[in-house]
Amino acid sequence: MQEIVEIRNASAGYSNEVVLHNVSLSIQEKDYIGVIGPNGGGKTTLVKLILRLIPPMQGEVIYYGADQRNLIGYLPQVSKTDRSFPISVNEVVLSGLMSANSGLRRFTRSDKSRALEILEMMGIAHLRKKSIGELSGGQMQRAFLGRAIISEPRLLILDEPNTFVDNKFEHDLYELLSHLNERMAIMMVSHDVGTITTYVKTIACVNRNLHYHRSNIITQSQLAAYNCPIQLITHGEVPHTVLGKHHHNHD
Ligand SMILES: Nc1ncnc2c1ncn2[C@@H]1O[C@H](COP(=O)(O)OP(=O)(O)OP(=O)(O)O)[C@@H](O)[C@H]1O
Repeated sequence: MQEIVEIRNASAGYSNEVVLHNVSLSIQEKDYIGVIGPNGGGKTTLVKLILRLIPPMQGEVIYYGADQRNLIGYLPQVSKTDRSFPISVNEVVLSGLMSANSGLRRFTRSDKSRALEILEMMGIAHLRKKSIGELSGGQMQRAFLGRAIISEPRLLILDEPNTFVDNKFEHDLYELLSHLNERMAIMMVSHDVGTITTYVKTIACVNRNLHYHRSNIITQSQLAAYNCPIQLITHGEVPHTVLGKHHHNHD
């Protein structure tokens, strides 16, 4: 299996705090990794490390492959402030084609038809001329997902994609992700262990350290052994989490 990104013995954090201690992870083609862990455990810091938004304090983050421009697509956590962006849905999706090298060129006809294909795939083509602020949470999430995948990245990273999303769209979103997983690896941060165990293939438990669990089935005692205190409550077959309200206070 082809490797896409490797974190090797990395420590990472901020000037006042080391958040991740000596973590290692290899992300390969076809992977679908769920990232779980308690609030403040370092899930978003792990994502920033992989995106090279923060440098490792120790160890390294290695990108594999000849063309590293379209390596990673990223769906950040959607927050309400995104509503004030004065751009259209179509522009949001197209902006996913502005890599560091191509940011100054104009979009070509083929870029525009690609954007339309993606908008159709996301079921929001009819909304393409609307301003992003006019959309519902679920529709906005689709627009940002379209932006993340328009360049056909080898790895798609999603941070809490089910925030602000209704049940109907949540189901559609996971169907879409399973479909995308046929052609790109996926890493998804989620608080919802029910979702994780239903859709992902493997689980990374992050709480200052990282324990990689090579299955999508995880028990309470395994979580305890991984120092990953998340409660599982069984609803039928699928374990489901109950956690306090999620507060996101980092930038
Ligand atoms: N920009 C920053 N500057 C300084 N400290 C930060 C910054 N971002 C996060 N932290 C700190 O790093 C720690 C880990 O935060 P991180 O956001 O990675 O956790 P998380 O697991 O994603 O949490 P949550 O589930 O709440 O999103 C926290 O103690 C947080 O306060």
